[in-house]
Amino acid sequence: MAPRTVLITGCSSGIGLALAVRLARDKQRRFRVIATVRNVSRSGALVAAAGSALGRTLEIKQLDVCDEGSIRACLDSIPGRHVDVLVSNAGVGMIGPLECQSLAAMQGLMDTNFFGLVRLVKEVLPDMKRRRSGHIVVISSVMGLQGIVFNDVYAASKFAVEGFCESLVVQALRFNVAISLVEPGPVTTEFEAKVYEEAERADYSQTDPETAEIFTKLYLRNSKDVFASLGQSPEDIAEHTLRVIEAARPPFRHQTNAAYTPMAALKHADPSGALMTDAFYKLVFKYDAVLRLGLRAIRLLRWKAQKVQAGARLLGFK
Ligand SMILES: NC(=O)C1=CN([C@@H]2O[C@H](COP(=O)(O)OP(=O)(O)OC[C@H]3O[C@@H](n4cnc5c(N)ncnc54)[C@H](OP(=O)(O)O)[C@@H]3O)[C@@H](O)[C@H]2O)C=CC1
Ligand SMILES: CC1=C(/C=C/C(C)=C/C=C/C(C)=C/C=O)C(C)(C)CCC1
Repeated sequence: MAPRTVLITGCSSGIGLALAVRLARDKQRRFRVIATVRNVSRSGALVAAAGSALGRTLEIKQLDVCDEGSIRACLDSIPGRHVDVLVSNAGVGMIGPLECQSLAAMQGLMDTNFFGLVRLVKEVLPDMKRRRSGHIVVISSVMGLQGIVFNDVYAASKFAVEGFCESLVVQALRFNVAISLVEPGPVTTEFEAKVYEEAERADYSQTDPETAEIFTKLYLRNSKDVFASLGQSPEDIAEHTLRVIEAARPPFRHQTNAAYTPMAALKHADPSGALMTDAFYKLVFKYDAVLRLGLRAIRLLRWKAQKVQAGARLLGFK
């Protein structure tokens, strides 16, 4: 079987980088990876991680999801514009009180996270439909299923992604093109540091003192604990995404973190939304100390499991 051509966006760091390298280093050499970055000068980490795969099973190309011209130029540079699997991964985060965020910043986020996907699909889908074959894999988020306090605009961008794909999937299926949404919970990548840096720079005089305090004292602390306890590695997400890509019948949705599944299911258990709002209200404002304790216990268990694994490796069991 000829290797499948996989085009991935946002490969300068995080999930995109991990996935590009994982696929390019596939032992069965099933993939030819086109790892795209919006700024080629930021390819250092990718080049280092790709190692000997660079120039063999992995090539780096420029692609900015906010620029239709750059998407077209990238596609036109591929022989026959042939892409078997498109992975729409590029994305940015945004946290904080709404009053502290400019409309321009919100529009910029929608332009990357939602319209970036739309631009890619408009460019790639017609070729896939013509060939009656292809797979569009979208790195969405659990926040495409369930909003989280102080993530209003980011969650909205991922809800938009989910609505877009949910609508398109049936038409695509008619042309034998699959669409899959990968829905990670928190992942420890530059994404986290970038949103905290922005939170540090934010002007909290734009909101009332109570909201500013809830965000800076309560949310940020709990969010850091959530990432430390429940965060997955980008390599984990790459493994999950590989399973979606190689599936004979790709799933439409794939959640990567079982800890989030009950949270995302609350709205379905009670369509009025009361169960969901009540549960989140209590988690954020009432039982935050219990939440932190639970998260700390998970961190301890994870740490112990890592020690056991390291010991097993030392003894030659793995
Ligand atoms: N980290 C997390 O907790 C989670 C992340 N996700 C999603 O995963 C995806 C990847 O994020 P993650 O790896 O964590 O974060 P990173 O910040 O590590 O990576 C984001 C990537 O997107 C790129 N990017 C941003 N804007 C553009 C653009 N206009 N055109 C092309 N590339 C662009 C960045 O490039 P550059 O270096 O040039 O900025 C970078 O390569 C995102 O869609 C995010 O929403 C989903 C769930 C959880
Ligand atoms: C679960 C949870 C919290 C935080 C969740 C976070 C921080 C999730 C981050 C997800 C990301 C970053 C997804 C990216 O797409 C709170 C509000 C602290 C308390 C209530 C329960």
